[in-house]
This record gives sequence, C-alpha cells and structure tokens, in this order.
Amino acid sequence: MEMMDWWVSMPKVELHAHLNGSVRNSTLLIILIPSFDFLHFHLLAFELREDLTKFELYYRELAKELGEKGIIVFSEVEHVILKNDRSLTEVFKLFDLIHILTTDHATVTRITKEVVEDFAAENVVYLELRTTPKRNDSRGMSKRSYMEAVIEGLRKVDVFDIDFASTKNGLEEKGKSGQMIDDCVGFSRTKIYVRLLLSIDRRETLAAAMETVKLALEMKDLGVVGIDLSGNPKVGEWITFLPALRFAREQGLRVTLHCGEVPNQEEIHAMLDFLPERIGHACCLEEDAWRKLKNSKIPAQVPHNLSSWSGESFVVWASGLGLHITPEIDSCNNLGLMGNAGLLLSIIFNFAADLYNTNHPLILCTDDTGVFSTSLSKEYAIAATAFGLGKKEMFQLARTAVEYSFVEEQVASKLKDLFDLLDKSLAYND
Ligand SMILES: CNc1ncnc2c1ncn2[C@@H]1O[C@H](COP(=O)(O)O)[C@@H](O)[C@H]1O
Ligand SMILES: [Zn+2]
Repeated sequence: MEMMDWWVSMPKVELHAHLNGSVRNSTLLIILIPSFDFLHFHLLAFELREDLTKFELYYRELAKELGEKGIIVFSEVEHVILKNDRSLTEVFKLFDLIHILTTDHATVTRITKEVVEDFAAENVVYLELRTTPKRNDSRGMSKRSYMEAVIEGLRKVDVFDIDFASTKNGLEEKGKSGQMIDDCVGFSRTKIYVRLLLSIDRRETLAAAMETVKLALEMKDLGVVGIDLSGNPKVGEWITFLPALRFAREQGLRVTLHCGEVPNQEEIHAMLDFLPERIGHACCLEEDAWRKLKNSKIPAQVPHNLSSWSGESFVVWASGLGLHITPEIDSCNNLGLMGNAGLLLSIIFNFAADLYNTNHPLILCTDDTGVFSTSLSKEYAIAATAFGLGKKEMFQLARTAVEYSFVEEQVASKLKDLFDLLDKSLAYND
C-alpha cells in the first residue's frame, strides 16, 4: 500500500471554512451544465483543485452561460475569472456568482454533504463549518429553510460516520460504530464531528442579523455553536451588527469576527475590544493593534494560504510591520503576487513565527477550499515548510486547535483523547 503523505493522514481540525467557498468545482460545473454528464466522470478523475488553469477556464464557462441567460453581465466578471491573484473585491464577485448557482434547497443540501465528506476524506476529525443563512423569495427560501437544507446535507453524509449535534438529546449521532481507531493500522475509519457557525454578511441590515442570531439560538440542539461576522470587509460597518453580536453572546453563543482583512484600524481596535472568542485573517494590523491582539490572547486563524492574500491589503499590512517591499502593481491595481512568492513566504513566516514563538493561540485553516484551490492538508504542508516545523509541531498545532473550537466540553475531551492516543500509536515524534 502506498504511504499517504503525513499531512493528509494526520488528524486535523478545521475551524474556519465557509460552506459556499468550499464547493467542489466539479459540482459547480455539473449544476451549470447538467447535460454534460460525461464531464462528471471526467472531472472526478482529475484533481481540479491542483490545476488553476482548468479551474479558471471552468469559471469562465460558468460566467458565460449566466451572461447568456442575462443573469450577470459577462464583461464585468470576465477579467476576475482569468486571474489567480484576485483582489478582495473580485473574490466577492466570485462569491456572488457561486451563490446564484448554489442557493436553492437541493443544492445547499448537496454541497453541505460534499464539503463535509471532502474534509473527512483528508482526516479532519472536527469541522466547524460556517455559512450565511440566505433568504431568497424567488426560490421560496427563508433563512430557516436554508438552514434546514444544510442540516439535511449533514444527515445525508454516508461515506463517513458523522456526529453533528449535541448528543445530549440523543438525536443526531449517526453511524453505528463511532470507531475512530483501528488498532492494527492506525485509524482507518474516520468519524467526523461537525458543528455550525451562522454567518452575518456585512451587507445585511441589523434586523436580518438579528434574525440569524435568533435562528442560531433555535438551532443550538442541531449543532449551531456560534455566530460569525464576514462578507466583503470594504462594505458596511461592523458597528451596525454590534447589538446582534452582543445579544448572541448574552444568549450563550460564541462569536468570531473577520477582523483586519483590510487596514481599517479604528474597526480593528473596536473589534478587539469586543473580545471575540476567535478572529479570522488579522492581516492588516498596525503596531498598536498587533500589540492589543497579542495581549488579548484571542486565538487567530492565520491566512498563510498565498492565494488568500490580496495585493493591496498585503502591502499595507507588511509596511505596518515595518517591512518594506517594492510591489509590482499591475494595471488593475494588483500586486504581482506570484512573482513575489518567495518574498511573501518569508514575510508570512515572520508574521506567523511571531505568533508561534510567543505562544499566541494560532490556528491553521482553509477559509475557502474551492475559491482558493486549497485543502487543509495542503495548508499544513505549506505551513510546515514556511515555518520550518516538523510533524511533531504540526501535530501539536492540530491538537491545540481543539481548545479554540466552540464545541461542547464533552466532545472536546474526546477529541483530545483521540489525539493523545494517535500521538502514541502513530509516532508523530520525528
Ligand atoms: C476571503 N476572505 C473572506 N472574507 C470575508 N468573508 C468571506 C471570506 N471568504 C468567504 N466569506 C464569506 O462567506 C460567504 C460564502 O460562504 P456562505 O455563503 O456563507 O456559505 C461569502 O459570500 C462571504 O460572505
Ligand atoms: Zn473567512
């Protein structure tokens, strides 16, 4: 039997994955072009995620078709698709495109099942999946029915054992054995624990955000553990949602924020003062905000994934850290990221190494496996190389992520036991 790479076989914990950002490219295509049935087979045979050129060509097809149907204006998105160093604005245009394809009940169910199975297949043992409940009158969809479709997707997971809700109520544990470990060959059968975060999109109103929080509260028994604030960081103001976030917290939900994805220092400070239980991105913090983050000990999800950096935010962030780089700005105002990959790696190394060396809670994550063509295993492999860490340290990083998760204590301790057991049996010590 061929040996699996250690970063694939190692048990991992994913705390920051957006449902619609993690959709398989092959699924988007099949939804778009149902008549291309032979493509299904063809696509499964190829690892599309490894192949940026194909990935972009397919998005182009997708946009063209939607353009012909009059749903979007093709010329407005064409240039977005044919690049692999998209700016933030462009990334969010791509999300709008994906949402057009995925936002009906059956598709939401399908992508949920597939995303969970994809993470389980690379040995993610705990997944905190986040998604924005969406109302879409033309499809008879309410925020609640959107979430019901998500839960239905969790119920449909059948390739792996899944536990997606507090078993206190004895309702939703699926799979007979619950067996995570095969004594002879390490763990051969994965059971994945899944919990949900409901996202508020920065485009929404306070009333819509409140509806999301109330829905989350009603769905606590179905595995909803917290609230996330995300969406295009250049749109809206976080303060709009503060009453909803406070309410969520008062009612016992955990709160995580996308913080510092663009250099808005005032917002970053206010967000850190709110003391969210975790933050994502944190890439544009100037010196005093950086100090505040370090003092706060708020766990940070680090976007070391090269493709998740937009040029503009990167330059500002780097100079905030006192690092001077000479960006190659192209006509679209984007940094020539690919050409600077080596430099980037070394700068990200400095950034993450500072958190790592000072024992600041640090979590590796994918954000959007589909949109950024990545996987958690790939992120671990990149991080190991960039930070110069071995298997043992990477194993510890995965294990400590359990502590920063929002899962109930009972499951957290089961997961820690699992890591301890595997640590002994699989020798992640070299
Ligand atoms: C790249 N960095 C990011 N920054 C901020 N928000 C992001 C994001 N990546 C994803 N999202 C948020 O997640 C939504 C897609 O999943 P759901 O429809 O919720 O399942 C996006 O529309 C955006 O609101
Ligand atoms: Zn995110």
